Amino acid sequence: MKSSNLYIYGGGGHGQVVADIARLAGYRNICFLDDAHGRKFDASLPKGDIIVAIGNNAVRQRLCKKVTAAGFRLINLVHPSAIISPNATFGIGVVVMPLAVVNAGARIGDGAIINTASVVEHDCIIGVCAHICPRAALAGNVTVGDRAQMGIGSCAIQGLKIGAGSIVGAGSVVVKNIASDVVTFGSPAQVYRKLA
Ligand SMILES: CC(=O)SCCNC(=O)CCNC(=O)[C@H](O)C(C)(C)COP(=O)(O)OP(=O)(O)OC[C@H]1O[C@@H](n2cnc3c(N)ncnc32)[C@H](O)[C@@H]1OP(=O)(O)O
Repeated sequence: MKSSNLYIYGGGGHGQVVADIARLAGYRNICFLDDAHGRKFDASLPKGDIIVAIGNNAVRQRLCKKVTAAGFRLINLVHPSAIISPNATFGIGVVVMPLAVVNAGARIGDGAIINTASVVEHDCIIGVCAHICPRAALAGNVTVGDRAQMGIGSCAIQGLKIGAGSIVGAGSVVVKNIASDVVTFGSPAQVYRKLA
């Protein structure tokens, strides 16, 4: 039977939005964990369902590994208004926000955030702990690397690859492949600076 208890690791704005979805999914007792404020994560806490709700992609990836290694059960949360193809596949620790669309053949990596009203078209591959921000739109067959971020309102045409760890700025239009670990923005998106 599904538990009604959930830990949410991260008590900021993103965590609050995640909590709304968790309540809709039937979680009645939500315990926020936050290493900076309030109750800290501790491997000796009673084991149970958990979701990591930290916006920073690299930090979220690290914490997903930590909680799994400590024996907690990462879950997925999908808002009931999201439209998900039965032929999409999901890792674990994924959050899908209201009004998002994930179409057939899409593959969503562990810890990814598919944020509000974003569109992940057919056969896209979303990497581990990547973040598709609100209203970002990916045409078919786009690959978004691990920990990469498609900024709010950005889009990418079909078949492109966004490198691991890269950030696509708000409102950008990606028409060519993007290397790993760069910040890029504009229409067409151009590399602005390197991150690594
Ligand atoms: C629910 C949620 O909140 S989810 C989170 C959603 N948030 C996002 O999507 C944020 C995406 N982030 C951005 O767009 C950021 O601006 C970044 C990452 C592209 C750039 O950040 P930084 O590297 O810190 O650049 P910085 O802010 O210093 O700006 C550098 C220059 O680029 C310009 N610039 C920054 N972002 C953009 C953009 N998206 N489009 C066009 N120009 C931009 C700035 O105006 C500035 O220009 P100037 O030098 O002429 O003044």
